[in-house]
Amino acid sequence: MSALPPVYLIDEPDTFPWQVFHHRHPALIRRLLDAHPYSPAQRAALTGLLAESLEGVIAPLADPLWQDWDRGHFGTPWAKAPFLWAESYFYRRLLDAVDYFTTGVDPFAPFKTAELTDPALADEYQWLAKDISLDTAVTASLYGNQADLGFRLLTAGTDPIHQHLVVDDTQAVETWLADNAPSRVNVVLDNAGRELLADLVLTDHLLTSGLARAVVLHVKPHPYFVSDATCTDVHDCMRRLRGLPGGCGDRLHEAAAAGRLTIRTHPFHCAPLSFVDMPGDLAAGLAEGLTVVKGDLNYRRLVGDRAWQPTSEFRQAVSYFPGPVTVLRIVKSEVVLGVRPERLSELPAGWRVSGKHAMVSAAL
Ligand SMILES: O=P(O)(O)OC[C@@]1(O)O[C@H](CO)[C@@H](O)[C@@H]1O
Repeated sequence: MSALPPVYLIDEPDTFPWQVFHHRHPALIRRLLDAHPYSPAQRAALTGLLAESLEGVIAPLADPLWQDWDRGHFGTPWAKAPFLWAESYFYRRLLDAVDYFTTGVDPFAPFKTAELTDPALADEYQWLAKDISLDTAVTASLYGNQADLGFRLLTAGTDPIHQHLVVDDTQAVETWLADNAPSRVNVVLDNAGRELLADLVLTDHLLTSGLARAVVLHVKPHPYFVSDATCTDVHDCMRRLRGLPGGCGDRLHEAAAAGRLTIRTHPFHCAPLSFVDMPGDLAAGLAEGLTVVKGDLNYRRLVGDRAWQPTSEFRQAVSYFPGPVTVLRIVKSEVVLGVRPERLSELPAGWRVSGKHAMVSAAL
């Protein structure tokens, strides 16, 4: 096998990773300081983390999981760390700074709650009153990933995002589901709020149409990357859905009671590593049925956060995955595979980070 492309680093000015550290993270810390009655010590820890991440050395964590996930980065300059590792570590340190592991207060909860209590939601979800097709449910879940709360820190006020698929394996996924019905479907979730509501609509469609006999939702074990969904977020969204048209919330509630819908978490979902390093128990759970992987960060973790040629083969990059897998992702970062050369030549400069293009990539 040929050598893998290099991983993305954070130290090159004006690249996407550099911007995340120099623009997105400072904006996030400002919002957190504004949203919470944090103590002087918590405030100092947050601003100290920001300063350390821009100029300092990575402080070791005593957490046994992180002792294992360190991969030699503790004690080295942040500037030299891989983007994926450093970003994940930043969010872990942010939780320490606000005492999440002793208070249990999700620092991102105010933003997630604002999404679910947005009065516009009821109107937006009127489409649920009609019968929906698999295509509609997949499209809703895909475009639900358009504006995660972290991404909006950089793109607020830009034009509405256009539907623009650069890779479209939807038909192959739908055929797989029909040929293997009723199968188990694992969904590795991404963001809470609107995206999760749409993911739950897809879940309901898979269960009620008979395409899936069971759906397993994988969530983060703790708050992460601003809006990533935890168990609490799934419960909140299920309750919110019960107030929206179409009966989807009640059906999902019943599916959970009947054991056809389960919510699972695993420490590795917050690891700073790619899925190729996932432990055996997680891999075993994803070996059965089809796995739907949501969002940009999960895509980076699936293929490795590497400078792939955009035309290189997706299937090859995920050949380690324990079962059939498909990604529903809005492209928000540089990592891209499986784009046909003709399609690539049509795409505008900066398309990989504009959040205006989408991909449904499958290895079935
Ligand atoms: O995974 P998501 O919610 O689709 O997107 C996460 C994201 O906004 O954050 C990461 C950088 O901070 C990128 O992978 C991406 O831009």
